[in-house]
Order: sequence, then C-alpha cells, then structure tokens
Amino acid sequence: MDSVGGEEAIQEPTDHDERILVSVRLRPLNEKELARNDVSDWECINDTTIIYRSNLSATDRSLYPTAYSFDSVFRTDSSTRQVYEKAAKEVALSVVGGINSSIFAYGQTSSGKTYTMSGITEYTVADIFNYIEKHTEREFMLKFSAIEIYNESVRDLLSPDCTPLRLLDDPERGTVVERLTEETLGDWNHFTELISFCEAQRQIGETALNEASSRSHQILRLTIESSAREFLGNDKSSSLSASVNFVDLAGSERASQTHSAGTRLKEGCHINRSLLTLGTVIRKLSKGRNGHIPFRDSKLTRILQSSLGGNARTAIICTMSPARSHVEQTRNTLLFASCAKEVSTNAQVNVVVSDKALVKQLQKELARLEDELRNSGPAHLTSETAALLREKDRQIDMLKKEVRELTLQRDLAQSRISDMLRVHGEDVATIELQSMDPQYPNLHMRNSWNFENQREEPNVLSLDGEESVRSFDASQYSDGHSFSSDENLFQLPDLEKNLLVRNSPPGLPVKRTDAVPNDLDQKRIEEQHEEDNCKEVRCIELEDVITNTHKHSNTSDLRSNTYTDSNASSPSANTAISGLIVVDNRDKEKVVDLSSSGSKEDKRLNHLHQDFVLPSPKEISVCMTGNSTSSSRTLKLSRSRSCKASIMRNLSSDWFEDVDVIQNTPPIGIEKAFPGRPEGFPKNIYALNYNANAERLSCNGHGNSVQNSSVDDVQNVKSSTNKEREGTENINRLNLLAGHEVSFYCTLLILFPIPVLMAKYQLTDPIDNSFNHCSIDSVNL
Ligand SMILES: Nc1ncnc2c1ncn2[C@@H]1O[C@H](COP(=O)(O)OP(=O)(O)OP(=O)(O)O)[C@@H](O)[C@H]1O
Repeated sequence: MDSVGGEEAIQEPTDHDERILVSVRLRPLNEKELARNDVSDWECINDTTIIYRSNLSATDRSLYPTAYSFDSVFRTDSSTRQVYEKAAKEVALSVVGGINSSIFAYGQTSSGKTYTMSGITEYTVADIFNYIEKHTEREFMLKFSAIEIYNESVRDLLSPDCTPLRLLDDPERGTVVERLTEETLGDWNHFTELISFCEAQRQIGETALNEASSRSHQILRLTIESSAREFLGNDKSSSLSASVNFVDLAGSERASQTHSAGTRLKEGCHINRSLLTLGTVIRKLSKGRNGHIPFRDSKLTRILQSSLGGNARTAIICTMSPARSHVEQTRNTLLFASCAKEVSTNAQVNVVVSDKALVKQLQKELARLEDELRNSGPAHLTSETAALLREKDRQIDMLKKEVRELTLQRDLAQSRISDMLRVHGEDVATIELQSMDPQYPNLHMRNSWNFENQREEPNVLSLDGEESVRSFDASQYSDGHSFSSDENLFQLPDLEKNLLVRNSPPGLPVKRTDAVPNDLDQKRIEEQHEEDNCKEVRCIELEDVITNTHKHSNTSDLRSNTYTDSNASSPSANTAISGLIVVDNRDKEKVVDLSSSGSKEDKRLNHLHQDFVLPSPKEISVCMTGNSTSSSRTLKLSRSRSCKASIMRNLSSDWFEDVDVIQNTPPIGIEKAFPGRPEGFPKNIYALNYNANAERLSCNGHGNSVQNSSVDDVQNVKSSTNKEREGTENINRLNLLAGHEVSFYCTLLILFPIPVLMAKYQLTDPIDNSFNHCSIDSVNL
C-alpha cells in the first residue's frame, strides 16, 4: 500500500511519533469471586490512576508499586460505551481518514477482554457507518476479515475451512495472510451476521475461571477505502485506504488456577508463549526501536507488527479483575500496560492513486521530457560552436597526413638498418672464425664473461649443477669454506658448459663462445671480458720483511698473518685467502685443455711422473732446515697490473724463452742445502693451485717439510735472483748438490711447460704432487 501523500488527503498526516493509547478497565467481581468471598484490592482513584488498596507487606511494598497511571482508567461501573468513547474511538475512527489503527484487549483470562472488545468493535463499526452516512461526498468501500491464531495456527474465521493459512511478506503491505477471506461489508446487519459467524467459529472452551474462555487470539479487520466522488473518473482521482484491527487476545492464565489439563493445558501453553512474545516486543519497543525486535517469534506479533510499532495508531485496553486472588496476574497486566504506553508508532495517511490517474500523470511527465529533448538538439548550436568544430576537423586532417609521412620515413629507415646489419653480421662472423685458436678450441667453451659474472654474482644463475660441481672440491678444504674453485670448473669444462646452457634462466642469456657471434657488439663484449679476465690475476709480491722466526711456517699461518684486513667476499678473494691461489683463467683453460685432451704430451708426462721420485719430505725438511728456521716471510698479496702483463706475455712463445733463461740461470747459494730443486724453478710457476691436502699437510707442522720448503723456495728465488750474477760457479755448486735429480728437474722443465706439469700433477695425483704444495703463483722477479 503506497503512502505517497495524496492530493485529496482528508486528514493531515501525522509527521510525529505517537504513543500507544493505554487504558485500564476494572471489571466488577463476578459471581464465582463473590461466592468465595474474594475481595477487591484495586480502586480507580481518578480517570488515569488505579491503586492497590490492600496493605502490602514490607517486602511487597518494595517490589510493587501501589499506584499505576495510564491514559484512562475505568471503574467497575464504567460502561463499555465510556471505554470506547475515551479509550478507542479516536484511534479506531482514524481508519476513515486513511490511517491504520488497532485496538487491543489485553488481560488475564475472565478479566472481560471479549466483553470489552465486542462492545468496542460494534461501537466502532457503528460509528463508521455513521461517518459514511454523513460523508456522502465520498464513496466508501468496507471489507471485513477475521482470523484467529489458535495454537500458533492461523485460521480464517469467515471460512468453514479450518485449514491453517500461511503468512506472506508483502513489500508494500507487510505481513499478509494468504487466501484470507475479505468480505465486503454492506450494512450493519451484514456486519452483525459476520460477527456472529466468527464467534461461532472461534475456539472457545470452558475453564475453571471462565465458562466461555476464548482459547485463541482473534483479529477482526475492517478495511475502508474511500474516494472523493467529485474526482471519480477524472485525472485527480485517488483514494484512501486503511484498516482497523480489533484484537481480542486470549487471556494469560495459570494452569493451577484454570485447572487446565490436556487440550486446555496445551492451549494455555501456546497462549502464554505468544503473549510472552508480545510482551517482549512491547518491552523492546518501549526502549526504542534500536536493535532486533522479535516480531517474527510469534504469528501474533508478526501479523500485528505494523500496529505495534509502525504505520498505525494503536490503543490498548487492559482488562483486570479486582479480586485479591488474581492480584499477581493483575500486576503482570499493569506491568504490560506500563511498557505499552512507552511505545510509539508513526501513523501516516495511506493514499492510493488510481491507475487512471497514474497513467495520466506519467503521460504528462513523458511529454515534458520529450520537449526538453527536442529543445537540446543541434539546431540550437551557435555559429561560434560550429566554427570551432570546423577548426578541429581541419587540425585532425593535418595530423593524419603528418602521421602518414612519418610512417613512411620510419619504414625506410628500418629497411636501411636491416641491410646494414646484414652486411655487418657477415663481417663479424668472418672475424670471429678467424680469431678462434685452432690449437685450443675448448678455450671458448669457458666464457670469461659468464665466469666473471658467476664469480661476482654467483646467485644470478643459480645453477644447481654448477653448485654441485663447485661443492665437490669445496669439501676438500680443511677450513670448510665452500667458495667456488676455478680448478673445479677447469676439471669439468664440458659439464659446466652444458649446465650453463641447460640451466640458465630464460631471461638470462648464456653466451657460448664456441658459437660464432653474429655482430660486432658480441665481439666487443668478448674482448672486454678477456680484458676483465686478465684482471683476475692475483700476484704475490714477496717482501723480505722478516717479521718473526716461526720455525714451522705454513700456509695457514701465512693466511692469517697476511690477510688480516682482507674482507674480500668474492670467490677470487676467498681463493687467495684460503690457499694463496692465483687464478689466470687463460692458463687454466690451457691446463684443462691439455690435461683432458689425452695428447702425446700428456702421456709422456704421466710416464715421467711414474718414474719421477721426489725427495721425501723428511729429506727436504732436513735440507731446508737452515733457511726455514732462520726466517719466515710475510707474504703480501696485491693486484699487480705489471704482473698481469707479464703473465699475458708468458702465455705465448715467450714462455719458452724464459725456460731457456731459467735453464741458464746460475744456481744460488741457497741450493746448497736443497739438493732436489733447481734455483730457477720458481720463476716459471704461473698458476699454482692450492690443494686442500696442502693445507692439511701444512697443519702437520714439521711433518710437512715440503710445504715449508715452498715458502723458502720463494725466498730462495728472490735470493737467487740477486745472486745470478755469481755466474757458473753457482751452477756447478747446484749440480753438485742436486745431483742427477736436479738435472732431471731441469730436463723436465725444458721439455714441458710448467703449467702443464702443474696441471698434470694436480689433476692426476693431487695428494702426492709436491708442486701443488708450493702454492705460489706468478712471482715477479
Ligand atoms: N466490565 C464488566 N462488567 C460486567 N461483567 C463483565 C465485565 N467484564 C467481564 N464481565 C463478565 O465476565 C465474564 C468473563 O468475561 P470475558 O469472557 O470477556 O473474559 P475474557 O477476558 O475474555 O476471558 P477469556 O480470556 O478467558 O476469554 C463474562 O461473563 C463477562 O460477562
């Protein structure tokens, strides 16, 4: 039911909340009460106040009030007409003005609810008929319906069918009863017939307190629709529609008082339960509409929801018995009434617009909108706006032409660039093929660029395979460092290459140097990497600074003493720290190539190695005792560009020239006590590799005489350098001391490059290879 405010409102809508009108009616003592000499303890002292006259005990006086005030109180001698006139008429007759209204009768069983509500219903209907008769300018339509809620089932009292009815939620009308009979009320007689029919249908039972006790809640509804006869059939036609509910509640009762059992007891339970919900709703509504109101906890409150706190005017008449025997039930009724008078409703006039009026109104609105649309067309464009649009169109055409020209120029430039790149790529390929070393094809397998990046940022590639390869040799280090070892890469060049290619992330290009580059940039990058690769060479400069006289100097001591300020974290730095490794990628690549190639040279080397007998560590230690105990040296490691340059030169044929020089280098005096090593031998160490066993042996102190000798050898080398001028005399002394073993060394050195020997010894038998123990690389002499 729409409530949009009407053009024909016959009553001003109530824009403010209105309290429920609450009255109390006190009935006289009935025959049964008089028969048991029950006394009346309640008295209406005025039109609004009722008091409890009996003397209360101290306890009851603190618990219960003695006076209750309401909108109206009616004495025992008050007629129903008086109750209606004062407590219900105004509210009930609001329905004729389009306002919903409800009249409740609430009280304990046999208190006079039915007696009161029957009279009020009749008076109301009678007054409505009178109103209709007086307002002939309006056309009215009355519809009557009646339901009862018996044991929580809704029943149509105007229908002989006792089938329970369902409750539906209508968005406009709220809760409605499905298939409820609505009888159009014709006249007074018709009304009385319907009332009589409803009374006959209602569930009535006999209890100890009431011979004709209503065992159900009864709701009689009268709906009134009215329209002004003046506007009937024209555009201004509208109607008012409202309903008035006459609610005769079942009486609250105590089974002990009603002596109910069986069916009556069951009825009493349902009655009390629904009344309890009604009391809860009223109590919550009396405290405001905040929070949840349990309207849906019972069908009674669900049906009366709008009447209790919505769009309706409501009046509650509480009936009570004055008998002392019912004082407790009477107090409950007064408590309910006290809460109910705090509840507010907000009733509004319900105006129903007719379909014809609604169509007229919509057509008028449509015409207005169409006019607005026509008036906003292009005909109303000003000349200034049209000129602006033409200018914009001209600019758009110019921009389109410019875009076409630029597109042609771009395509031409791209074509030229493609031709240049094609020609340039062929040149680069030719250059790269020519630059590859046919003797060491595997040198390109190890890309220095990748190697450099792996050393600086090992996590970039995150190659599991590579890490596993590195960890293989890292485990050999006695100090537990897991840094990468270049030697590991050299031992497995092909594996690394495959891993790099296979395991490289998609976004990270892995460059293989065995592939021919296709542009000059690639070649430039490789050259740059080769340059960077050379920078990786660490050189060890020996200082003849005698810091102490450690008798058993070893590599670990050297490391701890020398690199006290070394915080290098790169693998290169770590390598240098751990084992005094000097890395020259190119040297290593050559070593790998030679060691893995299985060449004749390699086989010869193996053969020689089998026949090669080194002096025992003990013998060397004895021989070196004089120098090793006299001084130990602090090694100072530093980058040296000159060292790098020297190494790069020695990688080629210059290396053999140096061998000749070394071979001709006169021996020095130190070799007097070192019969197993030639004087010039250290000069040719380019890439000596640290071996874990070396460090392990070095920890053995005096037992590692070879390790000790390696340090002394360095000193001896420098000493010998200073003494080369002594000539052939020293050579003879060296030959005398070294005997045939020294000669064998020299011969071996002449026949094979030192790096080949070093690599071979390291790879084939790293534990017994005494060269590894020297751990000195690239000595600048
Ligand atoms: N104000 C009154 N004056 C004289 N008699 C009354 C009055 N109110 C009620 N009675 C009588 O009391 C008896 C019980 O009344 P009524 O049936 O209306 O009570 P009730 O509240 O409807 O009971 P129930 O809840 O059991 O239906 C009836 O016989 C009725 O005539």
